[in-house]
Amino acid sequence: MLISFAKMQGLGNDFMVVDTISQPIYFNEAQIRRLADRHYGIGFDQLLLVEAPQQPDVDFHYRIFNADGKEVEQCGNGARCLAKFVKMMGLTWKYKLRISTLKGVISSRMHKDGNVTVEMGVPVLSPQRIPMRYAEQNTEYSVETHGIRHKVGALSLGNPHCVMTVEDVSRASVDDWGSAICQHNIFPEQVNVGFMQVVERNHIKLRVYERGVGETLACGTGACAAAAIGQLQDKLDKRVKVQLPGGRLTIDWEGDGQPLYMTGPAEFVFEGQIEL
Ligand SMILES: N[C@@H](CCC[C@H](N)C(=O)O)C(=O)O
Repeated sequence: MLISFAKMQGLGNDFMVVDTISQPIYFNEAQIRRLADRHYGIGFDQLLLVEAPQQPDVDFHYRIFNADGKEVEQCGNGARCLAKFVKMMGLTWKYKLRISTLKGVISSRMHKDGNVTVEMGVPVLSPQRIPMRYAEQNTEYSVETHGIRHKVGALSLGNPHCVMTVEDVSRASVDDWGSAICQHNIFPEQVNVGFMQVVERNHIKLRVYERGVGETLACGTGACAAAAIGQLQDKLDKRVKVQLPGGRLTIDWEGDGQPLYMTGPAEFVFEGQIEL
């Protein structure tokens, strides 16, 4: 069976995007892993499926699968690409959208310069709901790997994140520490691991080891998590420029109980058809 797709990217975090409204398709884990392969497939960090709305007040439902084939709850860079995809493919004429995912509803607004702002929801700080095996909520937790005690902040944006502050992000052991912390039994559903260097109170550098993928060029929910955790730890201001290996995002957060806003680019790369 031949399926049509678009390849898109947000700061180098890349996606296969499929309109499953006009082509109702089911992908199993093995098929997703093969399509995600950068030698034998299309190559992507996440597969995004656009579906018809499942409730009255939303425009689209969207599903997210990591390159390892597992379905996940949220994807920030993917949300910006999805907003551009549905407009480009003529599925909507709207500049403002409400989009449901596995964990809640987010909303997007497309700007004249092509950038997209996404309201990513209110971060969840309670360890039980991240989920993380810690009894008490705190701004810092201790996680041990490689005989080292790491101090991390943690929260959920629908998907779980932890963030550690490092002196020089270019020298951080993102693969080693990232994979060990990602699979640490303190995080029962694994976790995305951010390495944050604070440059100034309104500027950080960030690298993210993503659950189900490995290090990516950018992670939108990871950028939101770092900005919020940095603010909770009194290291950052309310508006933060986040420099990722693939480019820059702006994150705005008014503080605990408020939604996070992420602004950045979303680009179409090519479209094609592939045999499933
Ligand atoms: N790249 C994404 C996050 C994708 C999901 C993540 N790997 C997870 O497993 O939760 C982003 O831009 O937010």
